[in-house]
Amino acid sequence: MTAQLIDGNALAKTIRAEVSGRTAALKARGVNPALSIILVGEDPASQVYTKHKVNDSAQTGLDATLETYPADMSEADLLARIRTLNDDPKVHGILVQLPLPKHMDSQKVIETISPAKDVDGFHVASAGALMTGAPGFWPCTPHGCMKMLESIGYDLRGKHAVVIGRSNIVGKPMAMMLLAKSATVTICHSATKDLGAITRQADVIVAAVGKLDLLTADMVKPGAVVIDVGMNRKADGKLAGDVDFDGVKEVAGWITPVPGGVGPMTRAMLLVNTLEAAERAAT
Ligand SMILES: Nc1nc2c(c(=O)[nH]1)N[C@@H](CN(C=O)c1ccc(C(=O)N[C@@H](CCC(=O)O)C(=O)O)cc1)CN2
Repeated sequence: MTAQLIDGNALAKTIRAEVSGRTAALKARGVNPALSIILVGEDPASQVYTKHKVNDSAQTGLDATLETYPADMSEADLLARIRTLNDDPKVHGILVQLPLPKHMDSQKVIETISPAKDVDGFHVASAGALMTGAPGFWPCTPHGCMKMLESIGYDLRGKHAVVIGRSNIVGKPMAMMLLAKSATVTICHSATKDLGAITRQADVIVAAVGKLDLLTADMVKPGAVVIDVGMNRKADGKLAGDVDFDGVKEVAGWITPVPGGVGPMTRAMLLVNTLEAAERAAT
């Protein structure tokens, strides 16, 4: 292996320790940072992720409540519940776990969350703040990727960063965060022609498509930093990313694993956002 590993578990642990300290300080001022998590339906992966979020919160002193609702809950009832949480001064962060059941309009649900409590950073106001550099919550997954780049002391200025994927929750905000650090950013997607020709020019590659082995060693410039956001189940049930880890690690300079890479960082950044929501509400 030539690449160095960027260990998401280790970095997330450091961030959780920082959150614990800041949470204790806030509690000493009489503010109890609280996160409300809403899970609609019985998607097994979502059940695991929301449970992790509750446990992470408890570990760092944040007060997280998980509300679960049946898959046939009406959209109107969900919106009403969010509005009640918006009006509750004891709740600092609201998170609706995605994906939602098909009969619900996810964007409408997200837009119902108060931007001040949008700890996922998915609201259009949060997206606009990120785009313009105004204060607001950044989506946890791309923010976690930026922290991983920061942890290896990587200077993005003038570097070519290629983001594969254009989702509202990862690809687009990722591109904005890289741009804010003065990288030259290319966004690739399903209609991109000759993906490899573009990724081979990249100093940094962020793969966020959800396609097993999308990025192979022949598509990577020697020494490049490769961040794998993908989370795919292989035929044997094991978790794997979008990057052919075994091949790419022989070419890249730095690489993130799956599991143990971006996933734990996504969860860590949620804690940071929740704490910040409480700190902002307290000032
Ligand atoms: N409201 C949201 N919904 C979803 C988000 C989100 O950020 N907000 N992101 C994903 C799922 N997700 C967070 O909710 C998430 C997925 C995976 C992990 C993680 O820690 N993965 C571990 C492996 C866990 C396992 O064994 O399954 C890892 O990569 O090491 C964290 C968060 C979609 N929905």
